[in-house]
Amino acid sequence: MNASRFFRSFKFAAEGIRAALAKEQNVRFHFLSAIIVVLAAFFTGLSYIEWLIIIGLIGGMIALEMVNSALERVVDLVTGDFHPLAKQAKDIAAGAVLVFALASAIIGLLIFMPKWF
Ligand SMILES: Nc1ncnc2c1ncn2[C@@H]1O[C@H](COP(=O)(O)OP(=O)(O)OP(=O)(O)O)[C@@H](O)[C@H]1O
Repeated sequence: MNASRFFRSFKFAAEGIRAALAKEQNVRFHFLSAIIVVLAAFFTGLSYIEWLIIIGLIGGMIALEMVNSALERVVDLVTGDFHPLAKQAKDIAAGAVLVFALASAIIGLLIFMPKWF
């Protein structure tokens, strides 16, 4: 891949992030949550490994929410009609987001709680 193609792909990815922030309330919510968690981590004082875990979870959560939003668009593009497969596709993707969010919340509690109480 040459440099100009690389930067073109990078530009499209940046447009994707901008579109997700502009059009998806859930993505905005996760960005806001990420800022709060990073501030809490900063003031709590985490170890190097704990920072790696928190950053990994934040990145994974936002990326997964964006993939979910992309999948919703593809489903809506394919059919405007009610279709059981469309429902399964959207609900499974939403379920994946929920699984990751729950796991992240538990890991977050396990990291922060012992330092606060
Ligand atoms: N074309 C479709 N056929 C069948 N079920 C659908 C279809 N589109 C959406 N659904 C289902 O209807 C419910 C609500 O979907 P809706 O599109 O309103 O929200 P969403 O796509 O889940 O997320 P968001 O509110 O973030 O857009 C979900 O269970 C979804 O799977």
